[in-house]
Amino acid sequence: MVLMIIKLGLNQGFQLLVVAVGEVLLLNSLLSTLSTSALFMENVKYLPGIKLGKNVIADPDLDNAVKGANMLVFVTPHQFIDNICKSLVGKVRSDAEAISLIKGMEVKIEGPCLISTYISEQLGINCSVLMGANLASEIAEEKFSEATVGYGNNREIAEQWVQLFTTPYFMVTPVQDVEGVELCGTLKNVVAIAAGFVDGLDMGNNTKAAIIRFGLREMREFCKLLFSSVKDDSFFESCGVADVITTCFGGRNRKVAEAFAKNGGKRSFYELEAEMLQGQKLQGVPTAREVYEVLRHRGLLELFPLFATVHEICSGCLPPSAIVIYSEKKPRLPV
Ligand SMILES: NC(=O)c1ccc[n+]([C@@H]2O[C@H](COP(=O)([O-])OP(=O)(O)OC[C@H]3O[C@@H](n4cnc5c(N)ncnc54)[C@H](O)[C@@H]3O)[C@@H](O)[C@H]2O)c1
Ligand SMILES: O=P(O)(O)OC[C@H](O)CO
Repeated sequence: MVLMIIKLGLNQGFQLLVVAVGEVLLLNSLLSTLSTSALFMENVKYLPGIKLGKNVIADPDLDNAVKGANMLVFVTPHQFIDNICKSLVGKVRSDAEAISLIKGMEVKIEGPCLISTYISEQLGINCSVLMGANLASEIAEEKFSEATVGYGNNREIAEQWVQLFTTPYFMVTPVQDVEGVELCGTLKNVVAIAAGFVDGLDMGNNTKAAIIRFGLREMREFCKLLFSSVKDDSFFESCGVADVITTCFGGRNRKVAEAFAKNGGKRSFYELEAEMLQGQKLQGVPTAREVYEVLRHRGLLELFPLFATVHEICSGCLPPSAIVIYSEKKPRLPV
């Protein structure tokens, strides 16, 4: 999924949902994965056999897809949001509401920027977030899942998003903490990479549980470092501990990091991603680099040994086995 534009009039209900892609060059390759010949739309590449529903329309023309839309859902690997937003400037309704499902962040010279903030600033519209323990394949099979909507000041808008996304098998909870919810979704991908290293080195469940705990602790500290407003309770929502668990056991970041460690770091993430994910993108590796940049810039790398080590392993400066050695060599965060 790249970008969903939901055209929804107040009280009209869930009438028309358009899936569009962000870059002309990619249109053919991406849309070729969506079979329109079937009675209902199907993503034959990533979700074969799953009917997307009669109200899903694939539109290769992004400008046309956003025209008149009052609710915009952004779901793309965060590497591409820059170009997508730039192409949408001046084309969306000024009263449109956006929501981002994107787990990642932008790091600029002036500092880190949440994707929801970026969308909001580029397009001049409000942007909420939806994050959670949401492996796409399981949701597609209608297995029970939860998610968290992070919103700013407008509870009414949050309730609209909750209503829009909720199904009998998908339970959505609103939380007034955009930054906390979004950063949880972003940072859990770094923890997933660490969990994959542990799996690839057959270090066992206790080690993996320890890595998850260290990871959650660093997630909380990093969130509070960037935004003092982040609420502790957000870490107990689906966007927090639940997403860390699901991604450390069933996600793509874990899977590719496991292969990286099994190969002793000799095959690059880039190569493994291309081979294993069929065009899908890993968020954990770029996010680890972005987090590292933020910490380095602020002179705080020593306080975040897990995050720092993940990036140093991904970039080839340390071997995968360093994922557990780091804790003996470097000072730990306060518990
Ligand atoms: N897949 C999941 O289970 C899941 C669950 C929750 C949240 N997310 C988050 O949602 C976001 C999107 O994840 P996804 O799994 O849908 O993405 P994905 O990795 O499946 O990639 C989606 C598509 O983006 C395409 N793409 C490549 N280059 C592009 C470009 N230049 N411009 C636009 N698109 C391009 C890829 O070809 C791919 O088809 C990520 O931030 C992810 O963390 C994913
Ligand atoms: O497959 P991953 O590792 O990108 O994780 C997917 C989702 O973010 C899990 O909630």
